[in-house]
Amino acid sequence: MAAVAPTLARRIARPGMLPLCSRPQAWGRAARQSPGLPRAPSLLLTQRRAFSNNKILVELDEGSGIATMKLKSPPVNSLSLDFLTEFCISLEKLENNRGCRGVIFTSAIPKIFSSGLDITEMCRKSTEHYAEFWRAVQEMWLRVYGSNMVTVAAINGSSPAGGCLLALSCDYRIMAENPKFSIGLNEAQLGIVAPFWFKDTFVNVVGHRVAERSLQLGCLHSAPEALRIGLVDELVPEEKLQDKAAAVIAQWLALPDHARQLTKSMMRKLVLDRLVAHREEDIQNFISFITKESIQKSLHMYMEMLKKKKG
Ligand SMILES: CC/C=C\C/C=C\C/C=C\C=C\CC(=O)SCCNC(=O)CCNC(=O)[C@H](O)C(C)(C)COP(=O)(O)OP(=O)(O)OC[C@H]1O[C@@H](n2cnc3c(N)ncnc32)[C@H](O)[C@@H]1OP(=O)(O)O
Repeated sequence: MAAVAPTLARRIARPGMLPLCSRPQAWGRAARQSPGLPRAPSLLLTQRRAFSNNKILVELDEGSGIATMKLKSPPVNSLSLDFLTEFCISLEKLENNRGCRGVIFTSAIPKIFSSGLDITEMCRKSTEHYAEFWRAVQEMWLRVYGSNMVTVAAINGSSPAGGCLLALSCDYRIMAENPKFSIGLNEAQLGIVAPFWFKDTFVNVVGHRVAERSLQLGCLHSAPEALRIGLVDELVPEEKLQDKAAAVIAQWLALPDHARQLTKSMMRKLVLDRLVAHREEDIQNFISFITKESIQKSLHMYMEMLKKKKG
C-alpha cells in the first residue's frame, strides 16, 4: 500500500484529472441491495473479510454487510496526507462493494479517536503541498458526508477538529461515556478558522446557536456535554461501543435503501454541492490563509504548547 499511496495522492491532487469524488455518490447512485429483515449482526454465522493498509484496518462482515474501519496511525491518528489517501482508498473499496451497506468508523489507538488534521502538514510547506493536502481533506469529507452507506462513528477517545468533522459527517455518533474524552471544532484555539463546510456540517448537527458559540470559543466538549448539545447521539460504556454501533447500523439498514439514501441526499445535497462548486476556490483560500506569517506563528506556538504539556 505504501507504494500505491503517493500515486493516489497525486491523482487526488492533480486539477486536470477527475477527482475521486466526481463519481456520483449519495446523489444519483443506484440503491444497494434490498435489506430484507433486520438481523442482529452478532447472531449471524457469516464470513468476515479483512484488508488493511498501513494506517487503517478494515473488516467486512459479509452476512450483515457492515464494515468496520479502524483508524490505526500512532500516536494520535492525525489526518496526514498519507492517512487521508489511505482512508479514501479503503472507503472507495467499500463503496464499490455492493455487499457492504454500512460502515463503523472507530479507533485502534487507546483514548484517541483522531487528533484532527496533522498540524505538521500545515507548517512551512510548499504551495503545491498545501493544495494536495487540502484536496485530500476535502475528498475525505465529500466521501463520508456523501456516502450512500449508513455511517456510524464509534468515538472511543478524544476527537478534536478534523477528528470531530469525521464524526459529524456520519449518520450517527456514539461516544464512550468517559468524561475525559472530548470532542469539538477547536480551530479557534489554534488561531485558525474552521472552513465553511466544517461549519455547515456542524450547524446541520447541533443547530446554529450552539454551533456559533462553540466555534467562536473553539470549544472541546466533554462526552456528557457533547451529548447534552446534540453533538453526539448517545453515550455508552466503552466496552459496549462496537456492539452498539453494529446494532444501530442494523436498525438503519432495516429500511428500504432507496428511501433512506434519497432522504440522506436531500438533507445533505446543498452543503455538498456548495463545496463541489467551489472546490478550487476553497483550496486557494486555504493556501492564502495558511501561508500568512501570523497563522504559521500561531500553529508553531500551538505545537510547542503540546510538547510542553507533555514534558
Ligand atoms: C477564512 C478561512 C479560510 C480557509 C480555512 C483555512 C484554514 C482552516 C485550516 C485548518 C483546519 C484544521 C482543522 C484541524 O484539524 S487542526 C488540528 C487540531 N487538533 C488539535 O488541536 C489536537 C491537538 N492534540 C491534542 O490535543 C492531543 O495531542 C490529544 C488530546 C489528541 C492527545 O493527547 P496525548 O496527551 O495523548 O498526546 P500528546 O502527547 O499531546 O501527542 C502525542 C504526539 O502527537 C503530536 N500531535 C498531537 N496532535 C497532533 C496533530 N493534530 N497533528 C500533528 N501532531 C499531533 C504531539 O505533538 C505529540 O508529538 P511528539 O510526541 O511530542 O513529537
